[in-house]
Amino acid sequence: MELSRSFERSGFAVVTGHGIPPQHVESLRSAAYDFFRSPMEEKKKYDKGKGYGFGGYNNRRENGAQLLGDFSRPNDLVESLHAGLANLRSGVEAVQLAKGAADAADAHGRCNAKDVSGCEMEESTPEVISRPAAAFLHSAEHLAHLAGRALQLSQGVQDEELDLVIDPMGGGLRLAFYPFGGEEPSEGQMGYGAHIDSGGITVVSLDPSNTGGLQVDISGIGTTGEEEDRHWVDVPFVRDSLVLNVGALLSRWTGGKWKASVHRVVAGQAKKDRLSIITGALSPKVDGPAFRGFTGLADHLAPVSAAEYLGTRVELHRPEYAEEKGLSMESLTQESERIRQLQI
Ligand SMILES: O=C(O)CCC(=O)C(=O)O
Ligand SMILES: [Fe+2]
Repeated sequence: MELSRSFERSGFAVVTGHGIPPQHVESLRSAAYDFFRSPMEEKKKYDKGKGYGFGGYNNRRENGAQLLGDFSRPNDLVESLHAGLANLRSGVEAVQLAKGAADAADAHGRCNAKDVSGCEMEESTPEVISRPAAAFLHSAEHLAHLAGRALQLSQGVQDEELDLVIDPMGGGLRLAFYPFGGEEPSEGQMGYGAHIDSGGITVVSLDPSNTGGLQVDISGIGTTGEEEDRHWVDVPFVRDSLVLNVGALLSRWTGGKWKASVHRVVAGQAKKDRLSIITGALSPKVDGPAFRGFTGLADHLAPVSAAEYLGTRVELHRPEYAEEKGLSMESLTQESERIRQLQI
């Protein structure tokens, strides 16, 4: 209930007692540091060459501010690696795969969405990451259930509705490396620009070796507010905690009861590298039906298909977005407004 109150206020919470053993987090962070500090030729082997949204490794190919309708910012100073459990469609790739690979999980008896304990990481995961990543994702299952209970108890959502649109293990894994130790940000550059996340709840483990950088807007002005009215506060570092952020689609589906958390990562505070481990809870099923929102909360809203909604929002991370969509200055202004209204 306390969790729900935080989500109603700002869409943001810091939680302990989440069930992910600290040693799983530590092992994964240490492996991830090994990966990101390996030579660029090595990392490039995991770059699929298509930019953000296709999994694998990306180097400064993200622009978080676009997720809040601001197309004027430099690319973020972040390197990222996406990976998922083998044969489970999760995270950003799920959106790309929604059309083709839906039955792969069923074909693989040891791995299914309701019990991930037998799942291994997909083959394309860097060797050094594979084992600790699988252990981390297995233990994150508990948190996914807790988040589901919080939604049910606080908002009266029924089992059937939750099962219809929410994927119990759809979060996938994203590792975000901020090379603040080796590089100065350029003018106006962020580690991750001010944004809201897109889907259900994003779960972030902050780096004990560089605890600063993540800030959340507590002004309460929401996604339609102006930058100068935001009130940014540093997210406190609590040992062994996880940071939770409600995303755009879940906020819509609760009729705005749970706010989408507006947050950013500022660059260059401490001149030390920083590494976040990110997964999800209450992720929308990308093959779910078009859905207005939970009964009694969002009856007045238009139904949205998660595949379409998240598909567009995955593309919004791409610095190439406006160009790829062929948007003129004028249509970009309209697009910004629709983004701020959570219509995209
Ligand atoms: O690195 C962090 O602390 C947060 C990153 C973030 O907001 C995101 O990846 O959506
Ligand atoms: Fe985020």
